[in-house]
Amino acid sequence: MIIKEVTMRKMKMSLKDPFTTSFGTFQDKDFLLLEAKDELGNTGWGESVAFHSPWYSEETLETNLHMIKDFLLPLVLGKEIGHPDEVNELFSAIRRNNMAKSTIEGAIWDLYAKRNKLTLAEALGGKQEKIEVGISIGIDEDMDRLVETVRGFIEEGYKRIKVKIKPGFDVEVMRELRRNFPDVPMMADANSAYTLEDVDLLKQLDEFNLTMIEQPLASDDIIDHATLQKQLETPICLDESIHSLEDTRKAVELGSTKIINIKIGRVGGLTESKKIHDYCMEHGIPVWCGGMLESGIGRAHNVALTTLPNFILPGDTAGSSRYWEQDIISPEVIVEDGYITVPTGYGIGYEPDLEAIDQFTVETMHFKAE
Ligand SMILES: O=C(O)CCC(=O)c1ccccc1C(=O)O
Ligand SMILES: [Mg+2]
Repeated sequence: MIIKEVTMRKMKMSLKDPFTTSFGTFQDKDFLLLEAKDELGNTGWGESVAFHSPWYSEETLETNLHMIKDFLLPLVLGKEIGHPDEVNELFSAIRRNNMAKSTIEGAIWDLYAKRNKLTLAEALGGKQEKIEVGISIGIDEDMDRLVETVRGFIEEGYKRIKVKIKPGFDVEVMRELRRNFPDVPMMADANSAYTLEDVDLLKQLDEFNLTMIEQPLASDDIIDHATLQKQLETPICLDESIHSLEDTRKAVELGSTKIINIKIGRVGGLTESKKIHDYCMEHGIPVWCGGMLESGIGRAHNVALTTLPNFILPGDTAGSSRYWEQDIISPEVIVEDGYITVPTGYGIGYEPDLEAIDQFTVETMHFKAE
């Protein structure tokens, strides 16, 4: 296939409710959408999961725009591409900027699947027809309200509850949630809010039988996490620290992590996600699919990836209605009884809703092969 044209849109959507992590609060969601068209007129869609501000990682919407426009698109426009696995190789001279790379790569995977009359899940080799999902719940200092929020999502059927924690909002919060919900699979995500000085505090979390604790220590660390894991019973799951298969291998060899959260954007795309998945499967490390408060386009990619066999823990891929009054795909992603039924249409399997997309578009840019 030859990528002839690319349309990029700067989008602005608004979350139903603010979402608070240890590093900040999200209300508006600014992001990039990318549509790629081949020489036969097939199209594929990708979403940049970079946020407006560099809190989660160093990438932002604007750095992604710059990288895509000035460095990455020139490497793919007009090139003959046999398989989406080749996209990573075309990008190999560009360091990092994984979310920017993944935006293009994701669109090319969708396009490739459509062109070959496959679902994206089939193109990736995924077999699961239904995927199990959990939900990630932001920090809410009003404990009674938090308990009711959690109760509501358990009643909706979500298979596992993840709660954000930070210093001062941790042990007592988990104790209270455990007291209310003794049997629900539960976990905590610290988004790098602690250091090894907090070992004694983190050890207190062992009492609550959590499925895992996600990224307790620094976002660039795999050494201290190994030290911490030796002192914790609760498995550590790395999120921010993992950008590649190589990072995964090193963290697993060091004993820094027992579970991996795979985010397609963070690791530079679906090809790298699949490599990490395969490595973890061989090494007995369960994986699950993380979320970046995606619109339906990015969410659809997450759903497809999650059909691979080693996604044995519920992901953060909640239904569209958890985030948006109106999503930008049709149908929206629906969660029933804690499961998403994987769509059977070609490519991502959900139709981009062009009217809704227009409604949330702030700026449109066009690029063509010479
Ligand atoms: O529902 C989602 O999309 C996942 C929400 C979430 O936990 C999150 C949201 C924003 C930034 C980082 C994270 C995270 O997984 O660490
Ligand atoms: Mg996380």
